[in-house]
Order: sequence, then C-alpha cells, then structure tokens
Amino acid sequence: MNIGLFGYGKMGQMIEQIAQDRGHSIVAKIDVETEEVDYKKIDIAIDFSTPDAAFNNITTCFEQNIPVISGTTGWLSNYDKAVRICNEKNGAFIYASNFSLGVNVFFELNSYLAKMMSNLNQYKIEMEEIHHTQKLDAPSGTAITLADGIVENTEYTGWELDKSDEKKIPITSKREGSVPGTHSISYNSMVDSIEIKHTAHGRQGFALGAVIAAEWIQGKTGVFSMKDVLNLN
Ligand SMILES: NC(=O)C1=CN([C@@H]2O[C@H](COP(=O)(O)OP(=O)(O)OC[C@H]3O[C@@H](n4cnc5c(N)ncnc54)[C@H](O)[C@@H]3O)[C@@H](O)[C@H]2O)C=CC1
Ligand SMILES: O=C(O)C1=N[C@H](C(=O)O)C[C@H](O)C1
Repeated sequence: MNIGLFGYGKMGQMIEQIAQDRGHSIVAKIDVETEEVDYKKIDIAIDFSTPDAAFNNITTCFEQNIPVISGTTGWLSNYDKAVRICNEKNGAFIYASNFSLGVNVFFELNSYLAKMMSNLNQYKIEMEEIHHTQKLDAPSGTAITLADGIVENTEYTGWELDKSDEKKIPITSKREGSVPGTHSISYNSMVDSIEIKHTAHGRQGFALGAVIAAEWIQGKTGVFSMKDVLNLN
C-alpha cells in the first residue's frame, strides 16, 4: 500500500517503521508545515495529528476518495459529521481511540465487568488514566471509550473529570513523564476493591493496530471499528 501519514510526530514515525517492515511505502508525510499534498499517490491515509487538525485532514481525504484510518483523539464533537461526509462520498473510515489489540480486548473485558457489577450498588466506580506530559487532551480518548462501555451496561449516565455527581463516572487524568498510556478501572466497596488495568509498554501496539486496520480496509466502503477489524465478539 502507498500510505499518506497525516501527522508525523511520535505516532506517525512509529507507524512509518512498522508499515515499512510490513512491505508498505510511505508516499507522503503531512505535518503542520506541509504546503502541498499530491493526493493521487496515496492509497490510504493514516491520521495521527492533533485534535484541531484531524477533522480537516480526514474530510479532505474523503473528498479525494482516499480511505482514512484515524487515531487522533479529542476531535469527536465532529465525528458524526465526518461519518456523514464519508457516507456521502461512499468512502471508507475507521476511527479508534486506541488501536492496540490489548486495549481492544480490555474494552470487551470492561463492558463485561460493568454488566456484572450493574446491580451491586455497594461498589462505586473510579477510572484513572496516565499519559506523558505532551498529551493535549484529557481525559484520553481511550478513557472516554471505556466510560461509554460502562454507561451502556450500568445506570451511570456519563463521565466527569472532577468527582461530584454520583451518576457520573469519575475520571482522574494524570500527566507524568513519558508514560505511553495506562488505564485502570476500579470498583470499590467498604470491604474490598476490584480493579482492571491496561498498561502500554510503548507505542508499537498502537501503531501496529493502525497498520493492520489500513490493510483490512483496502477495497471496502463504509464506516468500521476495530471490533470489525479484530473480529472480537
Ligand atoms: N488511537 C490510538 O491508538 C492512539 C492515538 N493517539 C493520538 O494520536 C494523536 C497524535 O499522537 P502523537 O503522535 O503522540 O502526537 P505528536 O504531538 O507527537 O504528533 C502529532 C503531529 O501532528 C502534527 N500536526 C499538527 N497539525 C497538523 C496538521 N494540520 N496536519 C498534519 N499534522 C499536523 C504535529 O506537528 C505533530 O508532529 C493524539 O491525538 C493522540 O492522542 C496516540 C497514540 C495511540
Ligand atoms: O496521546 C497518547 O499518547 C495516546 N492517546 C490515545 C488516547 O487518548 O486514548 C491512546 C493511547 O492511550 C495513547
């Protein structure tokens, strides 16, 4: 595949390595200073840019009939609009807050545990995410997906960054050194706690998942998720 990277930061560079190892070519590296893009060369776009840039990058690719894999977080207020444009153009799109296999298994585990805990009112939930200090958004996209999985299976109505509303899942976002991404969810009662936790050891898992998604979406049209790619059911 001829890949166009939108965002050539920490993730863009990791994806370049992994994509090349898997026999793909990087034909464009688009970053903040890029003035001109030759879209004709690009078979597929992989966007790991910034919350402000993602929507424009994604929809410009749809206009150019280029399928898009996006891992950028913090732009989701425009997600429905991006999906509409993708469908209007008969395009192909995958957004995932986290492309790693481990986190996608963790998403399933989280939903399953939430369902089991839904009637046990003596347990109160808490979520914590820890990332490097360069991260622009909080809470992380992964934490939001985890919270959505809990809301779907319990009576919690949403999430909040500062604990106050009993009906919302309290999320604590910590920014420390170069931490690649740690997410934990705990259910705490007076007598005990149950905790599940995912710890990324680096960015390889995210990057590999994005390249696998790009390989999977070739020749398809529609809006998909990592659950489709990984066949997790
Ligand atoms: N879904 C997932 O699995 C993962 C998602 N992420 C998300 O991916 C995004 C990027 O993460 P990192 O690479 O760590 O950040 P980074 O800050 O290292 O890289 C972002 C790059 O985007 C560039 N950029 C800014 N405006 C741009 C524009 N208009 N067009 C193209 N590029 C532009 C920046 O100059 C920078 O080089 C973040 O939103 C992060 O939360 C990060 C890791 C995994
Ligand atoms: O910014 C990051 O680094 C990461 N962002 C994603 C998120 O917001 O969940 C995924 C991963 O945790 C790393």
